[in-house]
Amino acid sequence: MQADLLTVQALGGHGCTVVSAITAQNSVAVTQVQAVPLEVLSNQLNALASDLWPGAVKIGMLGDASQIAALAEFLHWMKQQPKAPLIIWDPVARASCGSQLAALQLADCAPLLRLLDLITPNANELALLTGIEPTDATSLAVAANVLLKQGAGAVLVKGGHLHWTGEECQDWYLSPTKQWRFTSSRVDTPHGHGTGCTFASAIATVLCLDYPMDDAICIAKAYINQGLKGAVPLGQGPGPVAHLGWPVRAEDFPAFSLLADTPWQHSGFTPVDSQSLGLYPVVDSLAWVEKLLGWGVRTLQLRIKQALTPELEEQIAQAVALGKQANARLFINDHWQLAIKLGAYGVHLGQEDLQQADLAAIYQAGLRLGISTHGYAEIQRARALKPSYIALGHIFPTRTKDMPSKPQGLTRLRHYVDLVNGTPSVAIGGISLERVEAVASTGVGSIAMVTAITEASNPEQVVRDLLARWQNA
Ligand SMILES: Cc1ncc(COP(=O)(O)OP(=O)(O)O)c(N)n1
Ligand SMILES: Cc1nc(C(=O)O)sc1CCOP(=O)(O)O
Ligand SMILES: [Mg+2]
Repeated sequence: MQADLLTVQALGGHGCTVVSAITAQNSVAVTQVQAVPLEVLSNQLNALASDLWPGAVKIGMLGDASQIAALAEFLHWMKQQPKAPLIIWDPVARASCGSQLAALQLADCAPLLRLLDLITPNANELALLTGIEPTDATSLAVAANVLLKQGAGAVLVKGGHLHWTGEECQDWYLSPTKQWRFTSSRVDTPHGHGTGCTFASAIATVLCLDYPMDDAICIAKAYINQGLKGAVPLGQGPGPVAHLGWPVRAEDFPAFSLLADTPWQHSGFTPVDSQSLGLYPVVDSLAWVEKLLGWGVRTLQLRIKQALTPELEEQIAQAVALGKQANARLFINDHWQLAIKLGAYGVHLGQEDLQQADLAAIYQAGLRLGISTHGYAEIQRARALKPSYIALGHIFPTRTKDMPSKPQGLTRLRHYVDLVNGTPSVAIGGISLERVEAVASTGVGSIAMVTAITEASNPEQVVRDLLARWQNA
């Protein structure tokens, strides 16, 4: 519980606690566990809910089956209220020192499981709950599915005890619609007391700060990795994970992939010739490409959201030729086959495009690759592909396109610039002349935009002003 509160505080949340059991424990052993009476449990829950409604409820060890039932009844009521909290359960069965804390029976847990947005078992807890040892990817998925069938919204199997993954620590997220893997190097330390509680509390806090689940897990894992690296012995057993604030070092973040992604080793896409791509207009016709090149633009994108036709091929062919004449960096959006065929400077792909495109073919053809991202997890997925640049969007609200994600804002953009760790970066979404200095102050290498140029009453003047402002920012 101390680890929970330190985590919530360190990540910018406010934590309140409900005690389910009094334990006598230290870093070496747990010598007593005494579940609190149900009336005490329920009075604590009511006291907090009537005063400070939570954004998320993180549950840890529960004393016995009657507590699980009482808590499930309370949370069922909470879930029916207007601002239902997210519910995350870290089903603690054993303390880090190895002592048994609670028995976990699936039948007892059923009323709670169906209320959960996320459950975060380690390998032992998953086996105790489901009767299935996660000894490989297949048995892990079968075991996780047992919990999903009981109604849990998603399962995050923590990789600390999944020894078959070798030097890598892999955390597996499985929901009915999404399957992800978070991979980190194992941190070699005996001082990991409180890791499980810290991980779940970090996820809960970051979700409350309005990050999506993939980002919350990425940030929580980075928080754990930096905490393990900074952990020191305090008592006679394993020392506690250190609580060191919002993670910012790129090396602490896990790699992120969809389980459907095909692992692929290569030395990196052809680099762009500058760390800073400068002003980067994104336009939808050959006529715009011609005008922009004439006004001095040297990085641009042809983004025609249409199926492949001979007319489209002709437009792209002419644009590629104009780009080459002007010695410009012209990226072709989506149409990677045509870009290869026509020898374009580069291709831009989004996260969904990555699943369809033949990345190896783009790489072998020597084309540059830009990848769109919308948060920590997507950045980590993109980084693993070693692209020529990473686009960071959408920074401000945009009218150009319906976005499933929320605007990121400048504070997050600053963090993302640190996270890309030297890969050229491009900010996109709602960027206008008035916002150039603020965006440039984040250290991002380029600004991409559509409507600031295409809907301007005098586009040529706006482009010249944008070029000048970027230069001086
Ligand atoms: C520079 C830049 N950033 C992001 C995008 C968006 O790409 P994607 O997510 O694939 O969406 P579509 O543009 O294809 O609708 C981009 N095109 N350029
Ligand atoms: C095409 C596109 N991709 C985005 C992303 O975030 O991936 S935002 C965007 C539209 C940008 O248009 P405007 O400059 O008019 O806001
Ligand atoms: Mg696309």
